[in-house]
Amino acid sequence: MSEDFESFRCKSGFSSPPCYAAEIAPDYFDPLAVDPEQAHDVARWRKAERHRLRSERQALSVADRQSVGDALTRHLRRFLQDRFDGVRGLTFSAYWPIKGEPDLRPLMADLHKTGVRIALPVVETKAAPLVFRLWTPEMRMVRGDWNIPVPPPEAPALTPDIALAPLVGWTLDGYRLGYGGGYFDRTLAALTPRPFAIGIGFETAQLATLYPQPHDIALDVILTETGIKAESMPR
Ligand SMILES: Nc1nc2c(c(=O)[nH]1)N(C=O)[C@@H](CNc1ccc(C(=O)N[C@@H](CCC(=O)O)C(=O)O)cc1)CN2
Ligand SMILES: Nc1ncnc2c1ncn2[C@@H]1O[C@H](COP(=O)(O)OP(=O)(O)OP(=O)(O)O)[C@@H](O)[C@H]1O
Repeated sequence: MSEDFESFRCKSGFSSPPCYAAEIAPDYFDPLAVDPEQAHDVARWRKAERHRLRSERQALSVADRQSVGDALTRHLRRFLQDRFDGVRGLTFSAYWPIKGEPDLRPLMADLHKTGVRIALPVVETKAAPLVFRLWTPEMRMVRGDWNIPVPPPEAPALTPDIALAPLVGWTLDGYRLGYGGGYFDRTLAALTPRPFAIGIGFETAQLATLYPQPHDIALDVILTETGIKAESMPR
């Protein structure tokens, strides 16, 4: 626990900060209010889980990672065919794999061939929503934030209809653990209409809960190498 929280606790005698709204309206209950001590504990726990899950993923053999990527590609292809008519006429945001994420680039290239507009996420401003830029197979990529290859700045910015979200961890209620920047949640919160968000992860990265916080937005569906794991009601 941080010193700030500890000293606060000693002074007030309570583990949560005072909420003065109740003095104005005694029945007042703010569903989005966060207990800072709890938020701090959740953030610390998530950091440890990120570390554990990323080490497990890096320890997989190249062949195992490849077969997970191939199985995920099959499930995703079928899902897009069934639910989005193969993504005809839509803008589809994918990702350039880093740090042992499943490699779906062959699917990106196939969708591009069938006329789907493919976009990739770019961190252009820290702690702000992601920007999505058009990707084509022949394009010269540049190094973006975290050294992630991204389309060059002159590539047109697009708003995706469907967005893939690579998962470090995931839960059956559709929540995502990412790399800890909060980029994906900020992006989903900022876009209207919100893109259909598909989480892509390893089966073994399932967590019982992520202790959802007010900023967390559940994904519409989660796919792993064994198939569809979490699907919300169709929107
Ligand atoms: N392949 C891929 N591309 C992607 C994503 C992804 O998850 N996978 N992202 C999906 O959103 C965005 C990049 N996400 C990022 C998330 C965190 C940090 C970062 O600097 N993390 C800090 C810790 C932050 C903290 O704990 O406050 C670090 O590791 O030092 C960078 C990029 C866009 N592109
Ligand atoms: N919509 C938002 N507005 C402002 N801050 C946000 C928002 N969403 C997330 N954050 C901030 O980002 C921090 C990290 O969030 P979280 O633990 O959910 O990251 P993550 O989903 O693992 O990261 P990423 O999406 O970059 O891979 C949170 O502590 C929160 O303060």
